[in-house]
Amino acid sequence: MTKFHPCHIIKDDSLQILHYLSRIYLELYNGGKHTRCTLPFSTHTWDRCSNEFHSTDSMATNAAAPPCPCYDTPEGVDILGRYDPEFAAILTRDALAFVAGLQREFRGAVRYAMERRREAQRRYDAGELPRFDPATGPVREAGGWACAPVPPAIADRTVEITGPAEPRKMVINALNSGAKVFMADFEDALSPTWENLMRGQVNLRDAVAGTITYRDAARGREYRLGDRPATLFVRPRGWHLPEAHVLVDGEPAIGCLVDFGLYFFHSHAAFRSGQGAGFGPFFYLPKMEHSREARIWKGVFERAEKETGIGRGSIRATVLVETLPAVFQMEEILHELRDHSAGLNCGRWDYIFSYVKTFRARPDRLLPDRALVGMAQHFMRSYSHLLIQTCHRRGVHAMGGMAAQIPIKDDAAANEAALELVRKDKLREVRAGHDGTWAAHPGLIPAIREVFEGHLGGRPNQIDAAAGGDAGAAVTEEDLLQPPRGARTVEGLRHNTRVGVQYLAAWLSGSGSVPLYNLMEDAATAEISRVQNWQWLRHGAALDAGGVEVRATPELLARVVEEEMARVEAEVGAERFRRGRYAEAGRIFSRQCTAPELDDFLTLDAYNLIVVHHPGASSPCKL
Ligand SMILES: CC(=O)SCCNC(=O)CCNC(=O)[C@H](O)C(C)(C)COP(=O)(O)OP(=O)(O)OC[C@H]1O[C@@H](n2cnc3c(N)ncnc32)[C@H](O)[C@@H]1OP(=O)(O)O
Ligand SMILES: O=CC(=O)O
Ligand SMILES: [Mg+2]
Repeated sequence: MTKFHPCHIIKDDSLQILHYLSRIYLELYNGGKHTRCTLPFSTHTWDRCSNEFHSTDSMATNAAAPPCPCYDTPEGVDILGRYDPEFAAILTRDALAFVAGLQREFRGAVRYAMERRREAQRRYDAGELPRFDPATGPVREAGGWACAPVPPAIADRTVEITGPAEPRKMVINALNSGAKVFMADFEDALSPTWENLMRGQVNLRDAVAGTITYRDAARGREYRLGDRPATLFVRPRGWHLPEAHVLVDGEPAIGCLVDFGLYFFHSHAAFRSGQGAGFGPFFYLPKMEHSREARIWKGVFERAEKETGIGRGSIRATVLVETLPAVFQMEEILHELRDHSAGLNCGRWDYIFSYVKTFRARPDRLLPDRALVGMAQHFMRSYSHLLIQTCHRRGVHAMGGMAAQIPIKDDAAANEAALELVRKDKLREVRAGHDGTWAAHPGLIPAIREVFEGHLGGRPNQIDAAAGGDAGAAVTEEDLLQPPRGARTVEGLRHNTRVGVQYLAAWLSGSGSVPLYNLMEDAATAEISRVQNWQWLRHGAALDAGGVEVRATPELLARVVEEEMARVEAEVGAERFRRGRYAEAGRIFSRQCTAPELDDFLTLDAYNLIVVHHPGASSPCKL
């Protein structure tokens, strides 16, 4: 381990400083949490010249080594992710300057918003309930405002397929799937490794340009775009996630500004002339908790429009209402984004996760088994009705959410039963007034289209119809908070553990959405498994163990983890289990479920484990 290029030596001191600053930053940004795992930040780096991992301490000079190409960065920007010529075409000096500009203008507001989230949680922990804000009553009550008219390119959003922005093949499949919209995901469905993020950016640039192709050599299949590709929406990460491979002024960039900034910079012109008919690009915005966070996005959009000289209101975004606090802020969020809004979406899985998180201190709000918390629960139905009413009142789409079922290949009867569940879910949505909905898999699209198009009878949406309006108008704070009903069981604890560990193992290995037991699992569904276990243990919930009542305790969980890990090993096979990151995932999952304080996000805690720094990936830092 002695070979090292001089460029690393030039950078070595500044790198140590950058590592140090980035760790302090993460500590502050996340309220003093999530710094347990120090491995990749402090000790593991990759030598691009020798293609080997080095301990930072072991770096030494080899003046004979050939010079390595590196990213050309603007003042104050440093790239710690692997160099790749394809990535360099995304990480251009101008694109990075654009991202750095966003970071510098908005980092203070984001930090403040994250602190306000923590402050609100402290109030909920002390017994306060989320509620409509009396101070913004006039915004909610005023009848005289509406969002900007819906752009023609996205009037019809009856079926939207979602999927990670990488792999490339999946992006092409989604665009060709027959859905009206494809939401390319940097969030719930993507593990944010450097490779995934950068390949995702390459894929989306090529998708918008219409040049995206892929060759599956093993199967001898060529993938290319069809005649009528879906319209692209892009979902950047949430405000809380840093991007540790991109440093701006010595601190990790805000993940969503990197996702948004790079995609927007490279694609806005082609998008507006090709996909958006003069509008766009289009976005989905996840996990917000308050309208002040939407105000930051508004600022980001306005800055992006101004810098690139496109008209104000070109960019449009659908906000996912997927946190409990946000359901009391829907009018305010739309009001902030009224020139840029493309409606709201029921992000049902994160919403359930957020319900548990918000009520973490409340033994009277325990969730029943995860499988029982569906849209039929009163609090979920009320949320969907209020969202529809709010959107239609302000002239924008009210999008439905994701049914977790996916096609079952080897069992026709089970497949038909799964499809029937999806049909029922979609029928409930369209009858309630939703204008469109999500599909997790291309195989579901024909059935979902049939339900939505059949109900809409040729109309592109039902924004103007009164459907759902009455039900929404009657929704109260109590309706939105009503505790869900149903049994809590040891089998539920087992299922959460089995799924949570397998998902985490996949995520650590670079896959952010996976099929498990015939259901789609992603970060949001895995979070439910984690926080539900934590909640049950924290409050010593009584669980049904086949007619016998047992208490949820750390000892019970330890036994369940051991037994479920053995079951997973038997299911996936010893070899795959050994090579995969299952043992590590089991440890993290157990620690998370038994932590004295609930961690805000599983993916934030585990993020350090997927960060790999490559010193010397950019030109010497000009801090
Ligand atoms: C809570 C939320 O945030 S929901 C939104 C975020 N979650 C998601 O987006 C999940 C999206 N869905 C998926 O990722 C996938 O469907 C999975 C992982 C659940 C299953 O994927 P696979 O195991 O590949 O499914 P399967 O083997 O049946 O795939 C068959 C074909 O369909 C394609 N496919 C499957 N799902 C998708 C998708 N969502 N988009 C595009 N293509 C897809 C596969 O690429 C494959 O193509 P091929 O025949 O050319 O090889
Ligand atoms: O992002 C969607 C969700 O359900 O969570
Ligand atoms: Mg979500």
